[in-house]
Amino acid sequence: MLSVRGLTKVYGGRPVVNQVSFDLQPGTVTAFLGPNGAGKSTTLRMICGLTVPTAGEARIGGRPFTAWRNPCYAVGALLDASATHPGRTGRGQLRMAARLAGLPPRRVDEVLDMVGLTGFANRRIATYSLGLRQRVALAHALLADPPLLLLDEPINGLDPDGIRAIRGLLRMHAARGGTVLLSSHLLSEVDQTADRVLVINGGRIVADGPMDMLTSTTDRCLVRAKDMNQLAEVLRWAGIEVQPRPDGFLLACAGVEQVSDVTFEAGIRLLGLREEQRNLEDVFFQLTEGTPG
Ligand SMILES: Nc1ncnc2c1ncn2[C@@H]1O[C@H](COP(=O)(O)OP(=O)(O)OP(=O)(O)O)[C@@H](O)[C@H]1O
Repeated sequence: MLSVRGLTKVYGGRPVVNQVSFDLQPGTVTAFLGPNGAGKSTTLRMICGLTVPTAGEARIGGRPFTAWRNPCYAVGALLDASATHPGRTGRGQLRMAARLAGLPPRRVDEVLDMVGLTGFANRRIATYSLGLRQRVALAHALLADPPLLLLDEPINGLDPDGIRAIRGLLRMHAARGGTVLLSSHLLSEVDQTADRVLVINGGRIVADGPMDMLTSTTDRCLVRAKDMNQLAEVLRWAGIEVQPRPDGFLLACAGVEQVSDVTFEAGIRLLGLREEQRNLEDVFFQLTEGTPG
């Protein structure tokens, strides 16, 4: 659905987005993560034709954004929630956008309901909180029911109810075969929503994979047996470092296969053996620390 190849943007001689490439498939939610200044917004703006790339290109459904006659049917973007007219009401703003897209007014009521804005729809946007403005911008992105959603920090400013609603909405979009890319600088905002994470730092993609691939390690595992003393002794004998853990497992500094082989040879019946899951926040900080943002 979205194909990004070698996307690069140089400002004042400094590449702020540097050779970024990825593909997004239908039916998926991908988190685009990186600290402030990492290059997330610039990448999203290049995909939407709002910033001209220095090099590389992005194709939506096989074509560049600018080649779509009416791009709102291909991609819905939330790039800047403040880009709404403060003097209009939420409903008025969306009605105008619907008219431009050739959509009936009833579609406006549908999207207002989807983002939980019906009760506020007749108030002027100037009176909206950041969370409500985010909802208007999201409703705008959803208006023409495009297959691809590009959302820059959509959870910013939302209350817990709003966050839960948006998570549900994005998962539902993917379940219907849609594609979602949402940026955030906080892992905790997206780890319950996304299937895959793309981590960007200093303009470069530094990690790309499913959530669980990022958190599981292949060189450490957790193991448990009936006789934990015997287990520790056998593993140490085989040159594997072990540390007891409060949950009753031993942390073994070796892969699952090696631990399985050693314990099998020693005739130990295991009660549990699995790869260690690293804390997602730690992984994110490891990937993004020390590189200029
Ligand atoms: N129009 C511009 N002119 C010059 N520099 C720019 C411009 N737009 C962005 N930058 C710089 O490019 C870098 C990446 O910015 P970008 O907004 O893409 O990062 P981001 O990951 O979205 O960060 P944030 O989470 O803070 O929004 C930053 O150092 C920023 O100052």
